[in-house]
Amino acid sequence: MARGPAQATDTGRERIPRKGRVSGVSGATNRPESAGRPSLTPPPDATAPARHPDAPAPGELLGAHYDQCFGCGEGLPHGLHLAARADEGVSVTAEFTVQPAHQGAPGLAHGGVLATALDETLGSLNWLRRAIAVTGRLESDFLRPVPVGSVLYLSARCTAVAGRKIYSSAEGRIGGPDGPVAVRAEALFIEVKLDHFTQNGRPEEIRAAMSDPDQVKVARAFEVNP
Ligand SMILES: CCCCCCCCCCCC(=O)SCCNC(=O)CCNC(=O)[C@H](O)C(C)(C)COP(=O)(O)OP(=O)(O)OC[C@H]1O[C@@H](n2cnc3c(N)ncnc32)[C@H](O)[C@@H]1OP(=O)(O)O
Repeated sequence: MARGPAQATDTGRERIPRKGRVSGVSGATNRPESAGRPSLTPPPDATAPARHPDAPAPGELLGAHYDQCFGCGEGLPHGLHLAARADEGVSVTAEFTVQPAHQGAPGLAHGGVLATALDETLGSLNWLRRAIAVTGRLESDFLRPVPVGSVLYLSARCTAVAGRKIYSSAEGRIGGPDGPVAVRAEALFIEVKLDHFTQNGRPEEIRAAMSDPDQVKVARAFEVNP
């Protein structure tokens, strides 16, 4: 099959354009697969993130943003049940206990599950800014194996904001909040409008989430300013 010329990327690896990909089109459902991978380093004009005046106080539990969320929801028996707390500024801490249902290798947490824990913790930062945002890019490092039964002590902070782009980083330690780092990640979240969910999500769940009489729950389901 004929291929286009290889192109250099910001990671230094070669990217091979594939035939038939859309170019120059963006959107929640048709972001071009050939789009570059912008840096996780904030641009020079990025600003410091601002904590919303109504953000929960440091030490306060954030609670699940959505009952059916695989990361933090209470309604899924095999979910992570990750519990995040507000910290100072735009930062959070969180804990996740690795269950047998989260294994990859025998007795060890699956890497994708650990990435989910990092993603969920990073995503919860948006509630402190009252922004609606989704993960655009998540780069993870796995430094130590994490046994079943371990508590992963996570911390995350938002480092910069540039337009719709939100830069943040997280790490997870085992053996205690000051134990060795087992996993870490850097992420780029992209701010979206509420219609990102209403137009792309399955209608049953969207309707159910929107019709909850508890408006704070509705706001948190979509991480939006009530
Ligand atoms: C009920 C649930 C509640 C959910 C409430 C939140 C709970 C959090 C839960 C954990 C988090 C998740 O799992 S979120 C779920 C996983 N993520 C997703 O499903 C996202 C899927 N992707 C998309 O829908 C789309 O690609 C978007 C929205 C991210 C971007 O599309 P867009 O809105 O058209 O924006 P676009 O113009 O392409 O890009 C805007 C700027 O961002 C940059 N940009 C865009 N995407 C990327 C990317 N992947 N990597 C790097 N950079 C990117 C562009 O270069 C551009 O920079 P410049 O040119 O301006 O410089």
